[in-house]
This record gives sequence, C-alpha cells and structure tokens, in this order.
Amino acid sequence: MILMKDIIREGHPTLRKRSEEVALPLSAEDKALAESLLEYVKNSQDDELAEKYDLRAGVGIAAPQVNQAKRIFALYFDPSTEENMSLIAINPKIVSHSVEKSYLTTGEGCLSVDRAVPGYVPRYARITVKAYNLQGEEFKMRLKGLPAIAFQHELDHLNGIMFFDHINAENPFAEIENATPIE
Ligand SMILES: Cc1nc(NNC(=O)[C@H](CC2CCCC2)CN(O)CO)c(F)c(N2CCN3CCOC[C@@H]3C2)n1
Ligand code: NI
Repeated sequence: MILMKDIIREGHPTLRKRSEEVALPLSAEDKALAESLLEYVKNSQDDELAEKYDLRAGVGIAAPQVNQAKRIFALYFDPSTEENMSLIAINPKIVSHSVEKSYLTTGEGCLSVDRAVPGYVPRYARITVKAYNLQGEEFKMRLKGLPAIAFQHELDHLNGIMFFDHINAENPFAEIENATPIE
C-alpha cells in the first residue's frame, strides 16, 4: 500500500515533468500502480486506516506523486457523498470546457506540498473529459463542482503543474472574473 513516505514532495523534479502516456492494454505493473493509487485515496478517507498509517486525507492522487511519471490518476468520493465517484483515469484529456470558471473558496492543498499556500485556484467550472479505464476501454464524462476541480488538479500533475501556479501572485484572493465559488 502507498504510504506518506512514498509520496514525493515539492522540489522533487518528477513533479515538474510531463508524464508519459501509458501503453494499452495496461501492463500488469501499470494496472497495479493504478489500483494502488485508488486504494490510497480510499484508505486516506477511512478514519481508522488514516490514523493507523498516518495518511493525509485526499480525494485524488496522481502517479507522478509516487515518482511514476505516467499519465494515470485516481479520484474517490465516498458513495455517501453528493459527488459519489470512484475513478481510475488512464491517459486522461479534457476535450471541452465551459468559459465559466470555478474555484474552492477554501483554496487547494496537495499531498506533495507540506505547507499551506493560500489563494483562489481558478479552474474550469464544467469539463467534458475522456480517458481509459483499467480494462483499456475509452470513456467520456461531463464533470462539474468538486469532481471537476479535482480532475483538473490531478491532470495538472500529469503536466508538471502545481495548484499554486494558478494563484494570483499580486493578490491571492483577487476576484476571479466569470467564476462561481465552491464552498
Ligand atoms: C478538496 C479536498 N481535498 C482534500 N485533500 N487534498 C486532496 O485531495 C488533493 C487534491 C484535491 C485538492 C483540491 C482538489 C483536489 C490531493 N492531491 O495532492 C492530489 O494531487 C481532502 F482530504 C478533502 N476531503 C473532503 C472529503 N473527505 C471525506 C472524508 O475523508 C476526508 C476527506 C477530506 N477534500
Ligand atoms: Ni496534488
């Protein structure tokens, strides 16, 4: 299982690389990597396991964060939540997006960033995405709200982008034009 010691931190060059597309059908190694990413996010949201293994809570994690520069990430929102999502995305792409933006009023954090970086992170409010699943089948999804924000945060990792790259340096909490805040 992935532990915090396996997660690389800000300053590690892999976080600034463009990850490589993975070959389909997935090799056994890439399949195991993808499953371990989803397992981490689920474990991190389980109070007992998070406590036992000292895991920082997450709703997503990307392969480069465990020093695997591959275009794979996982997202997990418990079925009891409005978002309700369990996703492994292989070679993901945003195929279209709204003009409207959105942002988390709390700002964002990152498992690979051991400091708080305050400020609004402008993202597309709605996105249409395409990716491949563990079986190598292509799928499309339309996302909005927190799942859309999280998908963009993880996709950024595959392109060597960190959330704080998007924060307005002059005024981190400057109003974002044509944007809907997400509480
Ligand atoms: C929004 C949120 N971000 C948490 N952490 N940061 C992350 O997920 C980073 C990715 C997120 C940062 C902003 C969008 C994507 C990880 N990133 O670095 C991967 O690249 C949370 F932990 C969290 N929740 C709410 C749901 N809760 C359910 C019960 O368990 C606790 C859990 C806490 N919500
Ligand atoms: Ni992150």
